Amino acid sequence: MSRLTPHRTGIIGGSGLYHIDGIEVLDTLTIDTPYGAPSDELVLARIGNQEIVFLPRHGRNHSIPPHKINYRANIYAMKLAGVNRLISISAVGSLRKHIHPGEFVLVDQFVDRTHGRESTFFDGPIVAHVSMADPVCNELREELATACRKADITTHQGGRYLVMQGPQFSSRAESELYRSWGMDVIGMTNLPEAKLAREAEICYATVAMCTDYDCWHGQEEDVSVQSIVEVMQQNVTRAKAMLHAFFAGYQQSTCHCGCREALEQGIFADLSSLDDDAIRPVHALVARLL
Ligand SMILES: CSC[C@H]1O[C@H](OP(=O)(O)O)[C@H](O)[C@@H]1O
Ligand SMILES: Nc1ncnc2[nH]cnc12
Repeated sequence: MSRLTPHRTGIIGGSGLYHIDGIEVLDTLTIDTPYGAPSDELVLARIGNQEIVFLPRHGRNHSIPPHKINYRANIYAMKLAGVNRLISISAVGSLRKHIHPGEFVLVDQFVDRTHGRESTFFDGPIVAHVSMADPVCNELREELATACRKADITTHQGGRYLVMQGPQFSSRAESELYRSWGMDVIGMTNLPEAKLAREAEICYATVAMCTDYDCWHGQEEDVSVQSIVEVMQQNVTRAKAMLHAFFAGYQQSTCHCGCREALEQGIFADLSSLDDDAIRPVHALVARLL
């Protein structure tokens, strides 16, 4: 594998998406990172004429809960595998009547209600403060919107994703509170993932697949794993069709979004004054700035 050839699209599969059918597997990559091991082997594969890197975020047997995922290792491994765009596929609950189970939301904002998760690569002595004003890459999101249209999936453009800690679902009071905050969907995984992708200068966009109405609705069943699984199977079939549509006729991305230069305005250190020990844990992220 040619590592650090930054042109690949990464796909992080969420609940229900542990492999993608109809792809040509080229290699499986066991990657170690300064942050430990990612959730599973990375699968290097070809879809159409594009190389992709796939990783199931909870592991292929769904054995890692959201609060135990090593998000830093996952994103760093993607960086080492030459990924410069990352598609996150995620199951979410709907906090809005008009977002029905079975529909997709191309979210554009997140609110973080997680705690105790390692959420930065820059733990010192290299300090960085990257912008998260627009956490999702708009260009990637628009391309995903086109793919959803081609795959004939009912999709909402834009939406606010509340990232809760889990693994328990919300109380009714929390669910109502998040609705009063203007949030549209709820899940447990996309932060710190999106923050780390930004620090790694990887374009990031989420395809949120709605499975349930959480517990605020009144007329609809409260969320449970059983109710999620029923809808999730169909959502995953749609997601696979969307991914194939995305890569059919894919042009190499020349994103002008700014995601890939995020550190230029974010690093609060003179890299030339730092020694190898300081650089080592973030070497793959800052190499282009040295
Ligand atoms: C198994 S349902 C709850 C679980 O599903 C979502 O995960 P992902 O974003 O990886 O699809 C949600 O965030 C919870 O982790
Ligand atoms: N209601 C919900 N809350 C949190 N994560 C979810 N994933 C799918 N549905 C969810």
